[in-house]
Amino acid sequence: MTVLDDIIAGARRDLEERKARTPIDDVIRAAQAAAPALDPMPRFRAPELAVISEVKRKSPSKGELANITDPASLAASYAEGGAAAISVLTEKHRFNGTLADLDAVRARVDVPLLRKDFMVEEYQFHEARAHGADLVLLIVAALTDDELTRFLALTADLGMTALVETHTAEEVDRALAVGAELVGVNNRNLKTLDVDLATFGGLAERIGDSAVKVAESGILTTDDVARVAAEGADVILVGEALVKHGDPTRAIGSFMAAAERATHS
Ligand SMILES: O=P(O)(O)OC[C@@H](O)[C@@H](O)c1c[nH]c2ccccc12
Repeated sequence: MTVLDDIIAGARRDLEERKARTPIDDVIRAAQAAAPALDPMPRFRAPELAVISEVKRKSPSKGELANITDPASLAASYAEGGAAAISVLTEKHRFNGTLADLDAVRARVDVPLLRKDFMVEEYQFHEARAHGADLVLLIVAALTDDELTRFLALTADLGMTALVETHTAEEVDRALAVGAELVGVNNRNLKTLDVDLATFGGLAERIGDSAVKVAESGILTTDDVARVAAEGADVILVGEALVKHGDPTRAIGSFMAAAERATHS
């Protein structure tokens, strides 16, 4: 069993509990009553590097990262720094996140929000929308082509945007084949948790201009940002470096400036 299998098994158990508590019809109604989803793509497609800043307390690879008691304040500091979107982990066992974190962040900021969880059933997409999410994550390694196709369609029906996450050439091909417009390359292998920052550069060309490219994970320094920007990243997804930084607002600015220098020299 890989780490990913184990996390997904936990996510499925949690999902069963929520389904027993709140019937899907109620969730669908709440999703319909929510304010329409925001579109992150114009900003992601703009020439400047876009930063998705993540609210992340802990992770299976790094353990405790930060004692975030007020996710909304952290998110506000991200928005102030110019974050193009904010990712909120809602998985509880390995990441210590909750849907309440997403609610709190939604109430505070008006930038697009990514519900970061392990999506395996339709219920979770309605739930994401009901809690104010604008984006969801589809992990190619965890889904069949049929699921990817169904979930992409449902995401679009709900007005949301899917970040389709890959880690290998084969997964990139599968993401593009199902029509993903926003493709992430996770530098972290979710089956082993090994991080290799070269993963993004190795796959960027394969994605080419078929989709907006997101470099995910293991981006810690301005040099790391400069590297993935030069390799073609349109967007970066950063958690650890921001939650551990004393001044995340400034850190986001310095990341965007580093990308600007790397791509205009
Ligand atoms: O904290 P980092 O190394 O900057 O990584 C952020 C983000 O990429 C990472 O949290 C992530 C990317 N894809 C995932 C899938 C599931 C859980 C977590 C993730």
